[in-house]
Amino acid sequence: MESIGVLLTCPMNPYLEQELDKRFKLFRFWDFPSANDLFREHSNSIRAVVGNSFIGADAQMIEALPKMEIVSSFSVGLDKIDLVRCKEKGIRVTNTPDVLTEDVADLALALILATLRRICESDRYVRSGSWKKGDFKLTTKFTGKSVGIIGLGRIGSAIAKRAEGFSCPISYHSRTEKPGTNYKYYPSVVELASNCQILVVACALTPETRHIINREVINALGPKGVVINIGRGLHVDEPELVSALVEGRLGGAGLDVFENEPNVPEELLAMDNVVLLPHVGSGTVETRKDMADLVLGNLEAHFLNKPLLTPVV
Ligand SMILES: O=CC(=O)O
Repeated sequence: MESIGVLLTCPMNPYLEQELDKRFKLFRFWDFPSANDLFREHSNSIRAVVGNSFIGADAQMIEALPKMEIVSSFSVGLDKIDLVRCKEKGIRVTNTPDVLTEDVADLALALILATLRRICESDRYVRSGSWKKGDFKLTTKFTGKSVGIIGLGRIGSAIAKRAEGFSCPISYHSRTEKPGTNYKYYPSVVELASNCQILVVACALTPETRHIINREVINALGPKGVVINIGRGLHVDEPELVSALVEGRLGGAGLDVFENEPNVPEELLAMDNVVLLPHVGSGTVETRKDMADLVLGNLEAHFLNKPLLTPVV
């Protein structure tokens, strides 16, 4: 397979990059002065693209690479891939589901606890020497709080299972009611937000779920409510979230993702009732290795004419 051209869209994982380099003819997008330079020189050699949640395969790339057969994404989310165009052109698409579910769910719980119990703020309190001047303020209990989850797929269900361990009543919103759960279903996000204290975004980003957290939802959650986002930045209307926090219409937020990563709204940086993470939901050594192996396994399956391990298209 050493002669098969594979394009890696951005640096994402050293092990993955090294293995791709060993097994294929690897092109690194960032080695070229511009996309046009790459496309001009190599458009006829690239048969596979490996992207992630930052740079996938958009319409321009798909049009520019006529020999592209497969996009093997180092992510579970598919929002950076033009799936419609891939389908039209018969380009296969794979992602990395399941292997990252536990890590992302763990991180959602960590964000809830960190936000309610002010873990980061109290860490700063100790480091700055403030403890010597007095005890840290009281925070908010998590056990028993009602948790609303948007999207009860693999990750949403894993978050629910963990929150059950904290005796939290669980409710959810998704396109359709899920059979076989005891969690309460709300057909509208506003209704879900009105009936929970912690609202967790765990759905895929699609045109329908863009800005699913908007002013109305935030107001329904209220001044004691907390938003947790481990999905995508675009799930949240960020200026609305910021103004609700500034005005005290929302109690707090735990965010792993942002609209314009790695840029985070300036106002959030100064707030103690928010916890801000650099998009690290699946960011453990173990999980990133499993994701890389899935990417490689899908590419090899494709080029050996075997069934894909995790096909999407
Ligand atoms: O954001 C990360 C992913 O989609 O895997």
